[in-house]
Amino acid sequence: MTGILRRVMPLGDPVRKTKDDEDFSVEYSIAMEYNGPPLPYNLPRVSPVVVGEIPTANAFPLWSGLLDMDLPVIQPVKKKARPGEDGGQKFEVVGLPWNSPDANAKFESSMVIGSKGCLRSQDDKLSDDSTLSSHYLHEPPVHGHEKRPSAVTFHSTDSFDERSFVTDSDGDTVPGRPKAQNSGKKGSCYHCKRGSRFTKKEACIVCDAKYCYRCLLRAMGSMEEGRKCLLCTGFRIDESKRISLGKCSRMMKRLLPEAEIKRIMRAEFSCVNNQLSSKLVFVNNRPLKKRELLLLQSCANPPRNLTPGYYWYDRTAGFWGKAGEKPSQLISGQLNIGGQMEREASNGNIGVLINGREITKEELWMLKAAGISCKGKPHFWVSPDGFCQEEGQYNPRGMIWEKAKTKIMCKILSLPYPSNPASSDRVEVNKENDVDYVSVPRKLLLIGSENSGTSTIFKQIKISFGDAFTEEERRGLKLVIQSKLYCYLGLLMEARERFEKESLREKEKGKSILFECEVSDSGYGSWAKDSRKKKGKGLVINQSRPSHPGKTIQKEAKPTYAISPKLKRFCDWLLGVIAAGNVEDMVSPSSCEYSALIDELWKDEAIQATYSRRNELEELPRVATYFLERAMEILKEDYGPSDMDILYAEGISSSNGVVSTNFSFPKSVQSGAFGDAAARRVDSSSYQLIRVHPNSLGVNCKWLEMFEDVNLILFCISLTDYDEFFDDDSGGSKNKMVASRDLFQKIVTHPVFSKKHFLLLLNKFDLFEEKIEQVCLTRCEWFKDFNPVISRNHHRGNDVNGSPSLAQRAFYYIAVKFKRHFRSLMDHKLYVSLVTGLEQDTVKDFLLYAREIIDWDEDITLINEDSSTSN
Ligand SMILES: Nc1nc2c(ncn2[C@@H]2O[C@H](COP(=O)(O)OP(=O)(O)OP(=O)(O)O)[C@@H](O)[C@H]2O)c(=O)[nH]1
Ligand SMILES: [Mg+2]
Repeated sequence: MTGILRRVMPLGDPVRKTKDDEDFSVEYSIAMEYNGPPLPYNLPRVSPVVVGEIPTANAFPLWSGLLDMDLPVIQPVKKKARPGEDGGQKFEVVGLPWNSPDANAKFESSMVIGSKGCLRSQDDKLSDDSTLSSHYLHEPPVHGHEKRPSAVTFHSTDSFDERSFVTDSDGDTVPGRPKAQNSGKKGSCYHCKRGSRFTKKEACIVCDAKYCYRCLLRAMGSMEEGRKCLLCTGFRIDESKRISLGKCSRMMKRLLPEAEIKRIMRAEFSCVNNQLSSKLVFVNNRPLKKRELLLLQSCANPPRNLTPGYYWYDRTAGFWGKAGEKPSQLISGQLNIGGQMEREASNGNIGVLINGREITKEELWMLKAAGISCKGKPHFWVSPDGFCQEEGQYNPRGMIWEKAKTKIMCKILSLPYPSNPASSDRVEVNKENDVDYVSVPRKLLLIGSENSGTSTIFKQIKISFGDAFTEEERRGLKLVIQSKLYCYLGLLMEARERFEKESLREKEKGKSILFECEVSDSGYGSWAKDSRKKKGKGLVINQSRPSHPGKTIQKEAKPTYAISPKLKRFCDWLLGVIAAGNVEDMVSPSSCEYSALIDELWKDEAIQATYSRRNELEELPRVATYFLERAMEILKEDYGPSDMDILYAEGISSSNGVVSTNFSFPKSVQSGAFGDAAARRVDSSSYQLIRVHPNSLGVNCKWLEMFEDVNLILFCISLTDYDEFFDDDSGGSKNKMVASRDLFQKIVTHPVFSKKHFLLLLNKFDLFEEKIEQVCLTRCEWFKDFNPVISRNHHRGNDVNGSPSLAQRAFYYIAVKFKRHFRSLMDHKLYVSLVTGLEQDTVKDFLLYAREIIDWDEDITLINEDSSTSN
């Protein structure tokens, strides 16, 4: 199916706004279900629409900002209301869908409103059971993916040709059977020929015929050998299905009682006809004998999901992999199976050898992470416990599995890592394989320039959907938080000194600073902060004596910034420690002796007065407030950071480089606004998020090569960067937004990413909303032509007419700017999403969007493969 906009659904009853009987307007909300390639922007799919008055593009407030681009937008053409059959009014909205290249591809939607403003009847021609009907008059093609005529023809299983049975060339007695073909439309059930690609189906493990819920039991009968069509019983299974043997699907669970399912799954897994033929498994270029296969499958640590194919096996160290590929597992060593491993077994070409095999570049990175030098292209001998030495000489080079960094590297590079590095026996690829489904995690690479918020996003995902923080990680984060807290205190101490000098200077000049205060009804008031903030002298001092309500009083500022000599000495010492970069010494357990002094310092009037002017301290980040106000609790030795503390902490842990976490979507997140429709793919997939700091990418981002197998790149940009500058290498001043764009350009044009999709995350929208009210977007040279039309009712959120706020317009503008700038470089592979703030669930939206992009990409790859194999 190729439809893009699937349907428009009314959300609740329309409200009639009476003018007179002939001419009235109706307000209704609709939800639009979009079903096709991901839109280039992560847009809300539920949009309030006003129909009747003027159903223009304005009715889609969030989308209208994107009208002039290659964004799909419905352009409704108002048709005059005409009387419905029963005296109501009929409205029709006809428009071009989604900038379709096909001019005839019209979208039509209609509804009849009764005289009381309720939906009454439908246009039967168009509707099925929904109150508002809509459809494509002509299905538009999906961008870049023309609808192909179905290449697969279907023969029902009833007409299966007995002559098509094949017998193994190796003399295996279990015959095979060719794939079934579907004569119905593509994606339909092979039996009833109804349904589409998205209808849930169960496949026969022999001929791959797929049956819908209604036809499954009829087509497969009692399933004596598992999920095989009646005529396929007794035949060899399709090897690509081996991985799913014995794993029950949801549809089966819905159809059959538990005991029956158990019986079928057991039969499927263990019946003789479904067993792997040893002759189809080649190890080091030699087919296995029955005995060898048995030995391999029954060893302490067998290869997982063994299917027919060519493999290499390093008997000495236990590395196992597909012929011509990097190692995928560490299995038991010393098994006497297969032939001799060849130097070219894994197709490595860098001259470094492990046990006679030339290793791949990923393994080279792993060795480097383990601290093993590979200079001079050495030939290593590696034992199962990871002990590494040069061949032919007693020259130990180290233990591969010893360092924590090796583990991270293996995870990122999808290399095997022992579950218990100390013992050579029990090894595994990674944890996910222990659960009852097997899935290769889809990889998301998260990059962004300094301070763009990548660490925060990483932590939000880890906290909400990923593995919990380990004790070790929490200990690392505790140190980060405590060290940062000392730095924040240091900034306050420096500011205090500055303020003290300033106030003394003012005093010498004989100038006194006057503070104004408006007295409230209760007779009390606070010294106004804002009036002086403009002059850079903000200070809030509560008035101690009641005064006359409504009266404005003035007061002379006291030099409140002086501290006692004892605290002064402590401050000077602490600033010295921070300046020398030894702040980590402060957070060692022995440092609790300072906590009494810190307490005294924090409570000191001068520090509090400085703290109250924190808005003037640009170098003090906003999050500092969150930690400073709990300074004493945090500096205690037994302090353990909460999830919130971790989220607000700057950085991830003491390491600045690469970190990764595995995550998956919980069930509640799988269904979106459209319930089952949006959650068409029940997602048991696991995902891996890899966050890499730009500093660790090396010259010209050369280390990006390590990430060639990622499915999607998330590039994070802070929206607030537009008015910020830094000194670049040439001594000039560079705008941070432009610097981010340039970094992005380096990444999108990197050869390993030439075919990848990118999702641009425009981050810190909450701060952006505040900033844009104060500083115009045109501060950034690149955004000089930003010239929004601001409505009279303009305020921060959507205005009363539903048109977008200034920040929203600016966001669209920036999104468009990036899309246009990179259009020629990336060929429609750039998607954009907004990240709104620090709350944990803000990541949910763009993660669902990311999943949609990956799903779509996989679907298209499958379709392309399908059509190329059937041609
Ligand atoms: N208000 C607000 N603050 C944010 C948001 N995202 C990040 N921040 C803050 O911005 C600062 C920088 O974010 P980090 O997560 O450290 O991003 P980073 O600099 O890319 O990552 P590191 O280099 O590891 O520090 C931190 O103080 C965050 O708390 C956001 O959406 N809203
Ligand atoms: Mg940071």
